[in-house]
Amino acid sequence: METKSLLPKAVSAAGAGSALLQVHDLGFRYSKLRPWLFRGLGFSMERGEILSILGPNARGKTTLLKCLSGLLKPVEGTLSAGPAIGYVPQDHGSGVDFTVEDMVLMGRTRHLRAYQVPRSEDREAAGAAMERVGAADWAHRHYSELSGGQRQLVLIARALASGSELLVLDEPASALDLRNQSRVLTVLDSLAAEGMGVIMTTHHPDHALHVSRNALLFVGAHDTRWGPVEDLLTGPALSDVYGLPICTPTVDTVSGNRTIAVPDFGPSCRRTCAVDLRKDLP
Ligand SMILES: Nc1ncnc2c1ncn2[C@@H]1O[C@H](COP(=O)(O)OP(=O)(O)OP(=O)(O)O)[C@@H](O)[C@H]1O
Repeated sequence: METKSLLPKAVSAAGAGSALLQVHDLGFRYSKLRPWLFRGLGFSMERGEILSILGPNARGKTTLLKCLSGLLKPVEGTLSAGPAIGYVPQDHGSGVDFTVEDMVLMGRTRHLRAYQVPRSEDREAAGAAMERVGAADWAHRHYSELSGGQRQLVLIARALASGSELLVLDEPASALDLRNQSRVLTVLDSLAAEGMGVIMTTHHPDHALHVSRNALLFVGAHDTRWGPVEDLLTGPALSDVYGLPICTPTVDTVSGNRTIAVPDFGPSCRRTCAVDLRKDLP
């Protein structure tokens, strides 16, 4: 399938390797009475990069994405003057009754004047975005009738249609089956190859190991680590962060050798593993 670039020409031309976002000493808490969710947080990312953010529930990952997207104001620290950002929230329901095409067209809002009717180029961009995530067949269905996974793909298409240079996604694969996880990771990978920046939160270390060069790991409010996935997402580090044994063997797959993260859920797990992973445990 031919994939059409959804990026402005200037972004495609800039290509990979130039700084897209720089974050210094960022700190956030919801009020003076609440604990800091993160403090002293710093990282930078380049065009063409997919940064994965990992950490246990309620550590502040979504809050960080909202700070990066301008939905929340950081209490401390600085963000470099950022590019146009397409924010893809976690889908929390289907309270809206627009068609899928209308939902995706909303991504074009920043290209339109107030009350301006979408132009043919907006419909084209929306169509290309739906095509890219496999949502084109549902264009005329109501968003509220879709499954959770389908809605997640539509929200990604809406951000793609906006033509933003930086896509910020909150757990983009959380409601997706394995094939659609692969589809989304492949789409994100191809967008990065075109020079776009991608930041995503994930509870799948495998996804981060698969598509990211760098990750940001929330360990505690005063301990966020940023670095190459192979240094950061090791068995001992993941075991420590999530509080259960996790090993990270390298396995032979049809597309080459891959490092994967295998959690040990404990003695209640009935199936035995065909591969003895115990030697990899920390
Ligand atoms: N508007 C708000 N006001 C006060 N506290 C909030 C608000 N939104 C979130 N929180 C709290 O901030 C903490 C971090 O929430 P956040 O959603 O950023 O975590 P997360 O790491 O994304 O979690 P998960 O992995 O479960 O999605 C949680 O304790 C949450 O209850």
